[in-house]
Amino acid sequence: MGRGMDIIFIEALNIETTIGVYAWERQIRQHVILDLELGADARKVYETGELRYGVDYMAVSTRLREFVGGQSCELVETLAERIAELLRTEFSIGWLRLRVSKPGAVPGARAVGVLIERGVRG
Ligand SMILES: Nc1nc2c(c(=O)[nH]1)N=C([C@H](O)[C@@H](O)CO)CN2
Repeated sequence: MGRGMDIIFIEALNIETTIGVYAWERQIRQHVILDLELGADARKVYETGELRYGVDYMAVSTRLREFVGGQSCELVETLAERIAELLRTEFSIGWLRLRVSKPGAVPGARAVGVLIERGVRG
């Protein structure tokens, strides 16, 4: 039987950053929540049982905490695009789906944000 693509996921990664279009938002830190699905060819991982052949969700989370924490985007769309670019270049992720949520940004909504998909699903 052929193998489909596996997905490594990271759920509700909470990171503090500077984000927002309004003047008051440029002065404060706010939380964004990241939900990630990362395409992974896990054949070699299953063969060897070695993490170095796979997508290390701890390494990805640590790098994103550092990267997003240092960003100062106005739009959630901009932040999402930058994160996607980092994942593709630094972690060789061929396909990803990423949701960037901004909790409490809109009265009456639990969260708002953007969901993007990049790359080719293998
Ligand atoms: N499509 C978007 N709309 C809005 C954004 C955004 O990043 N993308 N941001 C804001 C404000 O920063 C808002 O979150 C402040 O509460 C408004 N609309």
